Amino acid sequence: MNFASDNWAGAAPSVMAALARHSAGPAPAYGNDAVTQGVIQQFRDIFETDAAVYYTATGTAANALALTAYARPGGIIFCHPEAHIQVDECGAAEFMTGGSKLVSVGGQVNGKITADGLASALAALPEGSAMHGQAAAVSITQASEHGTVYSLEEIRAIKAQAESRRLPLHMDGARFANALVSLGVTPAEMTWKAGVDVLSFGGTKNGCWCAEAVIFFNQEAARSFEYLRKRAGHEFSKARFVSAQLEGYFENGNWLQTARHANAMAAKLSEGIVASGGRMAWPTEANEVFAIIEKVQADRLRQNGAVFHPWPEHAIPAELKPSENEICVRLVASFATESTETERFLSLL
Ligand SMILES: Cc1ncc(COP(=O)(O)O)c(C=O)c1O
Ligand SMILES: C[C@@H](O)[C@H](N)C(=O)O
Repeated sequence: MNFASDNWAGAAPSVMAALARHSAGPAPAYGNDAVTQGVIQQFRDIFETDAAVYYTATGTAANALALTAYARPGGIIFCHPEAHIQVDECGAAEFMTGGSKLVSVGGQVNGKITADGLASALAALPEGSAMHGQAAAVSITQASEHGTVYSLEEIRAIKAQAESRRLPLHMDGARFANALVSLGVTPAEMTWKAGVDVLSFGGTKNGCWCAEAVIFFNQEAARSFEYLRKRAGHEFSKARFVSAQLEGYFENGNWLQTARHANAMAAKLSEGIVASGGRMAWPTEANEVFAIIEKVQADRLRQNGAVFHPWPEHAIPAELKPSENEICVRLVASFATESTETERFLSLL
């Protein structure tokens, strides 16, 4: 019963088979191999546009480098107060952009920023004032850090506010596939057709061993990216092995099946917890469950081998705060989560 994080999951069989398939013999380095050329074209087919695609080793690097491509002196990046780039990346975006400031947008709803909240944050920043810095980008996370998913309308409304200050919209897609299958839309509809300018595409948490990419939907913005990525040490000499993973990931729609399975396991957990008297801190819309249960239940689960983490109190809005005998726990399902694990977890509540 391991629900610590999808970062704990292994690699999907299709990914490992593809790695084995491409492991022998020489191949041109630094992305000039046939497998990489094929996968880059697959990305363009999947996103229905001539996107610029660049691998990075981690999601943190993808986020920080994507935002660096749009960096401005005194730049300000607007994001959710609990955004991964704000809370969990050790200042990577601030560092890589050369000192941009991450400003949290208020007025969150269901763990997501809103267009109105962004409008207020933008209105609070005078234009043309060197003293106050200048707006540089807006970043949203899809699926969000709270297991919720931005609708296409919400993305479009946020982009419209960003557009009012001529800002690019970055999407942290560490769990992109989970959000995609949750909405039942196409990759193009959930990104550039809704106004997203640059995407951190995550494959690692959904069955790849280590496969992340920055995808620009505007080639002009990608003009210097290969230099930024090289300088940051994120150009793989053996890119064919990142590509092999992604070939296996995309093959026969594997990536969508693994995401659907993870989401289904999370939904099963969420429904079972509510049926047993628990409640959700945020709606379960992807593969993460944020449940408020009794502390004695959490203790019993851990004593029986369940692995999961509490969600920090400071990250829980006042109206959702657990009572003194309750705890908010984060349960993350992955492609590898067995249905029997969820059934055992629920039986111990
Ligand atoms: C929402 C989100 N974005 C980005 C990342 C960063 O990924 P990495 O840990 O590979 O740097 C994570 C990590 O799990 C994440 O949960
Ligand atoms: C830091 C922690 O949130 C990690 N990104 C995870 O999702 O497990």
